[in-house]
Amino acid sequence: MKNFEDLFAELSQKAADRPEGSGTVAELDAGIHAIGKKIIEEAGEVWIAAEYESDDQVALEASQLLYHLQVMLIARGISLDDVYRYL
Ligand SMILES: N=c1c2ncn([C@@H]3O[C@H](COP(=O)(O)OP(=O)(O)OP(=O)(O)O)[C@@H](O)[C@H]3O)c2ncn1[C@@H]1O[C@H](COP(=O)(O)O)[C@@H](O)[C@H]1O
Repeated sequence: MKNFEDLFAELSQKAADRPEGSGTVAELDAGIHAIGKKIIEEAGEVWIAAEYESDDQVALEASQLLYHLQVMLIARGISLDDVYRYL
C-alpha cells in the first residue's frame, strides 16, 4: 500500500518528468492559486464527511486533501523534511 512519503516521491517524479496525461502536472501548471482552491475544497469535504458520512468517506476525502497539499509543497519547492522539522 502506498504511504504519504511514497506519494510525495511519485508526485515529485511526475513534476520532473512531466508525463502526458498526468493530473499532477496539470495541477502544477494551473498554479498556486488553483492548487490553493483545491486544498480549500478538499478540506471542506473532509469536514462535511466527518460530520455526516462514513469512516471510509472521511478516509477518502483525507487522502485527497493530502494529495493536493503535497502538490502545493512541490509547486513551492518545499520538501517533506522542511515540513517535518516543525512537527
Ligand atoms: N492520490 C491522488 C489524488 N487524490 C485526489 N486526486 C485528484 O484530485 C481531484 C479530487 O477529486 P474530486 O473529488 O474533487 O473530484 P472532482 O471535483 O470531480 O475533480 P476535478 O473536477 O477538480 O478534477 C481529482 O481531480 C483527482 O484526480 C488525485 N490525483 C492523483 N492522485 C495520485 O497521484 C499519483 C499521480 O497521479 P497523476 O499525476 O494523475 O498521474 C497517482 O498515484 C494517483 O493515484
